[in-house]
Amino acid sequence: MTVLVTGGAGYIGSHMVWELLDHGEEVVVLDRLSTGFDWAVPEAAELVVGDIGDQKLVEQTMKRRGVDAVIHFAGSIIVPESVSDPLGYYLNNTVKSRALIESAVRCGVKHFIFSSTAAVYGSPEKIPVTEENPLVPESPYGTSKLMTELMLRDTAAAHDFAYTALRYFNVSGADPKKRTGQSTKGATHLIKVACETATGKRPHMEVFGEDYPTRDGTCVRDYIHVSDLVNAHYLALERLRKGRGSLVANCGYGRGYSVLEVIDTVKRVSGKNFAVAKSGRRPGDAVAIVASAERCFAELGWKPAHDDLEEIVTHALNWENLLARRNRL
Ligand SMILES: NC(=O)c1ccc[n+]([C@@H]2O[C@H](COP(=O)([O-])OP(=O)(O)OC[C@H]3O[C@@H](n4cnc5c(N)ncnc54)[C@H](O)[C@@H]3O)[C@@H](O)[C@H]2O)c1
Ligand SMILES: O=c1ccn([C@@H]2O[C@H](COP(=O)(O)OP(=O)(O)O[C@H]3O[C@H](CO)[C@@H](O)[C@H](O)[C@H]3O)[C@@H](O)[C@H]2O)c(=O)[nH]1
Repeated sequence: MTVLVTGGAGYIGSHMVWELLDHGEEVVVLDRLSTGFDWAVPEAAELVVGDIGDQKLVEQTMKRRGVDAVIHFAGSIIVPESVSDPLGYYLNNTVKSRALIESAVRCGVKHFIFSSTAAVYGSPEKIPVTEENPLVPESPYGTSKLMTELMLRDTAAAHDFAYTALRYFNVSGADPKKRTGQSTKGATHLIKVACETATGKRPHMEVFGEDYPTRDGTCVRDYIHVSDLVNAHYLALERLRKGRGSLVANCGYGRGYSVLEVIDTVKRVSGKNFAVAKSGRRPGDAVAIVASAERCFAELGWKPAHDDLEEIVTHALNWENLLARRNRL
C-alpha cells in the first residue's frame, strides 16, 4: 500500500511525507514544483513531477504504485491573489481537485484526505468556531476549497469512497528535527514574515491594522504547529483504513494570539528587536478566528505535542537560520 501525497514538495506536504516515512509507509509525491522544491522531498519517497489535473499521469501513478490513499495538499494558497485571479484559483483548487477525485474513483482508491481551511467560515460571529458554523467564505480561495469539500461529500455518497476534510487554522513552525520547513518564496504568513525579518532577510515588517475590536487592536489567529497538523492527518489515515467513514474536522488548538503577541514572541525568542511599521488593514482579513478542536480530539484521538507559541517560533526560526546559512554557501 502506498500513499499518494499531492503537493508533497511544498511546506505542509513535505512535513506529511516525513510523518508517513516515520511510520514506515510507502510514499509517492505528485507535485508540479510551482511553489514547492524537489529538494524538499526526502529520498525515501518517489517524486513524480506533474500536475494533479493530468489524469493519465495520475492514474498511471496510482496503478503503478498500488496507491490506497491520497493526501491532497496541492493547490494555490494566497487569499488576496485569489481575489484578483478567481478563475485561476477555481481551476487549480476546484477543477483540478475534481479531476484528481475522479482519478481516485476510477482507480479504486477508497481513502482521500483533503487540505481544507478555516477560510470556509469567513468571519465567524462566535469563537471558538465549530464545524457547524455557517460556511460563508469571503474569498475565492475559501470558496474553491468549500466546493472541493462538497464534491468529496457527494462522491462519498455515490461510491465506495470515504474522505476526511481537515480545516486548518494558521499553520506554522517547522519540523523539530530540522529536516524540512517553510521555504516558500515571497511568503505572506505572519510567523514566516516575522522570522525572515528577525534573521535580516527583510529590513522591516508591517502590522496590518491596529483598530480591530480585539484586546490590543490587532487580529487574532489560532496558530497550529505543522508537526501536530500532519500527525492529525496520519491519525485520519488510520481512521479511514479502519472503515470509520468520512469526517470533516477543524485543526487548531482552540486558543488565539494577536498579531502583536506573535511579533513580541518572535522578538523575544530571536533576541532581535527588528523594525515593525504600522499599516492599514489588509483586505479580506477576519477579525478573530479560533478553532473548536473537540471533534479532532474525539474522532482522531489527536494529542497535540507542540501547543506552545514559543516552541512554534523557535522551530520556525531554526529553519529560517538554516535557509539563510544555505543561501550564503
Ligand atoms: N499554510 C497554511 O496556513 C494553510 C492553511 C489552510 C490550508 N492550507 C492548505 O494546505 C495545502 C498546502 O499548503 P502549503 O502551505 O504547504 O502551500 P505550498 O505552496 O507550500 O504547497 C503547495 C504545493 O502544491 C504544489 N502544486 C500547486 N498546484 C499544483 C498542481 N496543480 N499540481 C501539482 N502540484 C501543485 C506546489 O508546487 C507546492 O509544492 C494547500 O492546499 C493550502 O490551501 C494551508
Ligand atoms: O506581514 C504580515 C503578515 C500578516 N499579518 C497579519 O497576521 C494575521 C495572520 O495573517 P496570515 O499569516 O497571512 O494568515 P491568514 O490570513 O489568517 O491566512 C492563513 O490561515 C488561513 C486559515 O486560517 C489559511 O486558509 C490561509 O491559507 C493562510 O494564509 C492577519 O491578521 C494579517 O493581517 C500582518 O500584520 N503582517
